[in-house]
Amino acid sequence: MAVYTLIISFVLLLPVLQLLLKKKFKNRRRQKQLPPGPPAPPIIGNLHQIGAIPHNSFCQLSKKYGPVLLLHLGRIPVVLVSSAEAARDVLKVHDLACCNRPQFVGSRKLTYNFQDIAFSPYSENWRQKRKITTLELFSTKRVQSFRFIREEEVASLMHLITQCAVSTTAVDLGEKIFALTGSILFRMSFGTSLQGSTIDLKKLIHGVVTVLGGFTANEHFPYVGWILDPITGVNVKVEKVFKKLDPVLEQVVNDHLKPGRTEKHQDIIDVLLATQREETDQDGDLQQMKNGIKAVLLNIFLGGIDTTAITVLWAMAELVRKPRLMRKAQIEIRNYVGNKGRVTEDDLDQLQYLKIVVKETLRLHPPVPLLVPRETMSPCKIGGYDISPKTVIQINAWAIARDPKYWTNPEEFSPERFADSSVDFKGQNFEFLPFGSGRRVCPGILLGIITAELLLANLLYCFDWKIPDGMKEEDINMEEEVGASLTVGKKTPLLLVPVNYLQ
Ligand code: HEM
Repeated sequence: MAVYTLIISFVLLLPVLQLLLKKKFKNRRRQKQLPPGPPAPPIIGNLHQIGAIPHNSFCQLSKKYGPVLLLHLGRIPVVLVSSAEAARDVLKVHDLACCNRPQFVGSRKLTYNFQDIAFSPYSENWRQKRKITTLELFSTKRVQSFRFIREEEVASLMHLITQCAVSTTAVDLGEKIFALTGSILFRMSFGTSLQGSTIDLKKLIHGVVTVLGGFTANEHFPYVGWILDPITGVNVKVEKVFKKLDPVLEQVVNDHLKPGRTEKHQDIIDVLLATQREETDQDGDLQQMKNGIKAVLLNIFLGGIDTTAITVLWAMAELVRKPRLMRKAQIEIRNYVGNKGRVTEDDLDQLQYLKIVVKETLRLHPPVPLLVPRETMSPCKIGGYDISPKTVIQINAWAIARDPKYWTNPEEFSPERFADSSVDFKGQNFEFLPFGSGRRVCPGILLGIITAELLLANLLYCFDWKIPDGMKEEDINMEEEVGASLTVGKKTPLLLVPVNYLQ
């Protein structure tokens, strides 16, 4: 009898229990505080709100909806972060939870199934490669070991520009600078210069960055290429680039594996082979090891060539527009270097004004204005809002570096703002993030900065620079253009006439 009473009471109470549970879950859902954002129509979401310069469109949206806002790009939820405080939440407080990368369409093949660093999800592969990169590839000692390559390549560019100065010919500075950063990284990687080679590796790499950066769908909506590409046939493009590039890289790696190779100086492939060789004994593993090396090489070209070149190009454009600042930088360099004929890396530590010129350039023109996107692996709170796993996080470093909340006269190029400031680009100051921060911070900071400083110092030491006849300083076009990869550079070429300073 007692059992029956129990069953009947349970049956009668069931709807009440159900109601209570439902209410509890509803409350919990309501308690979840999602970031605000513009309404997102079905299918396209907020795609139509992204213009040709995405960091600019995102900046406008954040002015309207706040520094943490939720967008839907297609069906992908993307949280846009545009304040130093919220960036700190992502990159420091919840660095681990936000350490994944979204897997771009097309990147699987060109990263040899995510055997790389930059596009690899947070995994054992990434941790192992990242360790090698930090301790071996871009350690202070290794970067210094490639010093002769940087100095030789910069010297040969100065020689070339000297000839233009003799014939008073205008130089397309961008073209020269990009060729130089490319040559430095190819020589560091392969051990040999590519001059005279029949392979147009630069063109091939350009093909890769176009696909990897994801800007393949529509040149007017570059940022969304990686979402629309399944429709527009990214796989065909990937196959095409891969078929051309893979045999070239395979050949270079195989050459490094040939017995009897006597390397006078260890290049990047030698270092990668040395660190991975011990773990590899069978043929299958050997191919996997080679694929891993090819994937890292592609990251190095993708991450290092454009970024460094863009920095030097913007610095020159800003200085030419402000002759007083250019003069100040030149006087510092020329006074210190004297008649030596070239600035060497030993001199750089003493050139304090040059250093803050580079810093200010990275503030006003960060080459990667929207940091490489991250993806959450677990729930976390950003700026007080609840963020679910598998949400893409996009930090607008450009908007933060121009926010009057952190910077006085933010639109003005003024290196002096860094003169008595401890703010640095190493990832501790979240209002200034040209290299990102946290576990995924750029591993190439030292190399990028030394190369940029050395090149800029020599351009300023060896030459005075004139704008072509008929132009005024204010005529120099400072518009931005989204590049082939995740970078943003100068839209129009910078043509300047060099005048030899040294006879
Ligand atoms: C001025 C020069 C450079 C700038 C402004 C720059 C900027 C950046 C930024 C913003 C990131 C994303 C960081 C994040 O997610 O928090 C990054 C990542 C990366 N950079 Fe750089 N970079 C530069 C030079 C270089 C160089 C010279 C190399 C190598 C040769 C390089 C290799 C990489 C790699 C491999 C990653 C991916 C790291 C990872 O996902 O773990 N970068 N860089």
